[in-house]
Amino acid sequence: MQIKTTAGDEHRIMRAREVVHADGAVPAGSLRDAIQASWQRSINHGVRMNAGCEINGERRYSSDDLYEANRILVDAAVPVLEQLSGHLRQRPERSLLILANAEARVLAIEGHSSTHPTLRDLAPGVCWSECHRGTNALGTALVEQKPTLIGYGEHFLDRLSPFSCTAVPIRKPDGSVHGVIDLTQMGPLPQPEDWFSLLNLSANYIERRLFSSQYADHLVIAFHPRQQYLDSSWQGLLALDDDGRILALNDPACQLFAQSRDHLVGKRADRLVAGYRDLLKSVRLGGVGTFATPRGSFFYKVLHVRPSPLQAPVARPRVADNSDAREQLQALAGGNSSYATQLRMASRALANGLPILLQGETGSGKEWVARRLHDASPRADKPFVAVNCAAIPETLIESELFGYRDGAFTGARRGGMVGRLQQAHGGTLFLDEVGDMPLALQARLLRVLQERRVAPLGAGEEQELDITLICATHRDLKQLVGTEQFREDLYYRVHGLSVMLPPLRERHDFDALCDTIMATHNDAPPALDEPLATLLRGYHWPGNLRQLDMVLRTALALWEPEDGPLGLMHLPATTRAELENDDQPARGSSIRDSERATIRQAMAVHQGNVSRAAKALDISRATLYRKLKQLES
Ligand SMILES: Nc1ncnc2c1ncn2[C@@H]1O[C@H](COP(=O)(O)OP(=O)(O)OP(=O)(O)O)[C@@H](O)[C@H]1O
Repeated sequence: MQIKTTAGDEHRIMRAREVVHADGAVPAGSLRDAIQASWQRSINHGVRMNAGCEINGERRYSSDDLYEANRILVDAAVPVLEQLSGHLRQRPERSLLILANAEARVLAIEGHSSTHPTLRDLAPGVCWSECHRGTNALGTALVEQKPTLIGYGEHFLDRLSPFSCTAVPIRKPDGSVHGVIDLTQMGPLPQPEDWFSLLNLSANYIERRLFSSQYADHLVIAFHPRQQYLDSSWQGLLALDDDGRILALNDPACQLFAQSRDHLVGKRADRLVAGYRDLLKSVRLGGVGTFATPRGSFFYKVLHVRPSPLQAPVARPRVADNSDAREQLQALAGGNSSYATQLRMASRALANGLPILLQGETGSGKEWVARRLHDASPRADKPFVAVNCAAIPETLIESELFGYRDGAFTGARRGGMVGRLQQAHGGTLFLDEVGDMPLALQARLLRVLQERRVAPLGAGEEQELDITLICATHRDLKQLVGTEQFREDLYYRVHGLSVMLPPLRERHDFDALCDTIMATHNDAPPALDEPLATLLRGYHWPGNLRQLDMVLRTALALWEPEDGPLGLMHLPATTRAELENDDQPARGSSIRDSERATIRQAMAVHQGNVSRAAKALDISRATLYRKLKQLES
């Protein structure tokens, strides 16, 4: 898409405008194709290029009627626009954010006031479709059904030519267009690509809110191949009925399954998702899980559960006995005594209200540990609320954390939202990737942690907040303090006691971990055969437990009970190639360990054939036999 206009383009557009004025026809080749087509439609609709701001003859709506007719869209979109507009106010450009419904009728306007004389008709209730106001991003995006930029000079009406606009459609869960958001600014847009991304992100976030509210009474699952993208606008969303049939899915879900919405809606999930029944069991357990499909494996998270006596309970199950939970916590250390001590101390500290900081590489199990710390704590039957500070757009994280009150924003917003902090009241708040929290919000969080009170946006009175806090990060927080990206005072507030999670390559309980992971995915998991076990042990696992979990989960999905043990044949070709062509130092960092891993890997690749493995390693068979003997001892 060409979205920047140059001085030459501006000259061509001006010429085209003169021709339309003179001849009533759009000259060929002077405008971008999309603009040329839109100007032609404007002419066909009888729009005059020199029309003013009059809205004679158009139906006017009272604000109550407008709100009632568009309540779902307004409720989902206005808080998001308000956040975005707060962000835009800090920028030098004066811009307007507009929400319109699928008829292009304006519902809400945020941002710098629209008192410009040529924008008098930009008001709630007025229709900005192409047939009323010619080419404009809001109206044209609805015709084109896709994100649209109308650059400087490209509006059809003369009076709008000093403005630039971008607009992005908002889709309903069934894929049809529900409305549109538009950003309008005087003069050319300096970085149109940035505006597009920002609007796309916001439209996506609104779509998620629409999806959640429409299917609040159904099982709704978010999924993505990468766990850190759960909660982001790239996550797929699936709503399922009691029979496991797909009721609705969002655009990212169609892309992730690489199938059209028409093809997927009404289809049974067990045709798509290997082990859908297991997945339902995990629903009971709550939290993040994985499922395998012909398109690969995905992480998923349950957003809603259908409230029915036949269905799984909504919340994480009560921990029957806290001593069991404490044992489970200790079992995470897998015989590593220093790690076991750290976990024991963290558990005691948390019980006494001290904040815990979990540090470790990505995928090393920080959230997993946080949940088990909570389960082993006196607050086990209270909520555990996880917030990934890196996954929520910066402009939205404040309302997500602190919530907002009815009428906190201008516009027709009704209702309000309970923030994650309040949702965690009485229980544990887990702030994942705390090092990614914006500085302004760090100050606000610090105040809340000091005063143990929270006031939702727009609410005068504060509410008491009783939480224990667990934070996690894969970044060096101390270093972030040094570079002033993380507040020192907050660092000490979140860092009551820290636990360093070992990376998978340094763990000595690798085999036991494989067994635990397989048991979470299969009631009667198979054993690993030796070539597969050897290959897995030899790999360096940059994605840690998450990566191991995905590999085992995928292999289990391809395994049938009559196959016997789980083996190399159950690995997809790409996974096997990645594991076999590992040129990094293997698990265990000593030279001896790397040599051991290299030998194991070669034996696995050549399926135990010593001659071929020796050839590949460029050593004699006798040497390899000797080394294998040492390995066994
Ligand atoms: N002790 C464990 N036993 C079995 N599986 C585990 C264990 N710890 C972690 N996992 C698996 O690894 C995945 C990643 O764990 P988790 O999300 O806790 O990692 P993380 O360190 O928080 O990752 P990130 O830094 O990316 O947020 C989990 O979803 C789970 O499938």
